[in-house]
Amino acid sequence: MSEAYILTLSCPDRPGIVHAVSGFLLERGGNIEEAAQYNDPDTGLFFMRVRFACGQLTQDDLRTQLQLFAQPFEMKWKLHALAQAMKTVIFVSREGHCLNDLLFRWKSGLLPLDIRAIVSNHRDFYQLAASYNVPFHHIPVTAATKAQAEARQYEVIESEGADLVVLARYMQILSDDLCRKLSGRAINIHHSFLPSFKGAKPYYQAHDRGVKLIGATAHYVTADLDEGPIIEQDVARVDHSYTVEHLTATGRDTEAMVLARAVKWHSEHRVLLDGHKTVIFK
Ligand SMILES: Nc1nc2c(c(=O)[nH]1)N[C@@H](CN(C=O)c1ccc(C(=O)N[C@@H](CCC(=O)O)C(=O)O)cc1)CN2
Repeated sequence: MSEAYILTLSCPDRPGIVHAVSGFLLERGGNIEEAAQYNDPDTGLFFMRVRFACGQLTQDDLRTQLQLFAQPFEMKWKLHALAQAMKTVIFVSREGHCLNDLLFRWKSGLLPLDIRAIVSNHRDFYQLAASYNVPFHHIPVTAATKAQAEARQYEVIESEGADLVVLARYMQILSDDLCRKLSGRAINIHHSFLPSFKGAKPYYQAHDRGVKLIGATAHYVTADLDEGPIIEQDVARVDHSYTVEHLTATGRDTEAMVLARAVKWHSEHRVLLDGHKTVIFK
């Protein structure tokens, strides 16, 4: 019985990589169904994403043989079984539009996620969680209790075996330690078109600046606030008559749309890290 896989890799560019990868898969009865590659001229790195079916080898045997194959190319690679939905924990504070949108898309079968829990420093959305039969963990956070709170948060993430953490308008800054633990697997939605208006209250900053476009940015979470690799962005047109409240209301749809796209692409293993940037095979 064939199993479908996604293989992603990056390595120093050289001629023959695509040939070598397709040959490796062919020799093991692999049938390539989708392939994309990119060569970054700035970093000299080559990126590839291959979807293939294979029935001759178990996933463990594939991994063992990939390990040997990848070494001479200095490849960083990942192999994912397509059937495996991505175990996810969502963090939220008091703005629930992105959480609500992700839950509905998930329940509608539009996101290949397995949402295991919702974590919040407020109680606002425990009923929303219950309506989707998702466990809700209220973990208050104060400056004095941040370390203990993060320990509880990480316990939830680990006990659920989460591969992805989504900060769906979660308004607490994660510690450097937690950022390290979640490196490359925590996505935040920032409610501005980064790098403009980093930090708290970006719509106040935008209103004060008199912008004609507002935006939203989904990015990986790093210790440097709102500086993580950008995954997706979008904008909405506004004008001089917009109050901060009007900017905020207009921005909600853009934030939800941008986050959903980023989460979908990440959960389909389409996003590869290229230093402080991303390569996305849509
Ligand atoms: N380590 C990181 N943590 C978080 C990031 C990040 O990129 N790296 N993104 C933020 C979300 N965010 C904007 O999108 C944001 C949230 C909160 C604040 C902030 O300053 N909040 C409080 C301070 C809270 C605290 O000290 O924990 C404040 O208003 O003073 C700024 C930006 C999520 N976390």
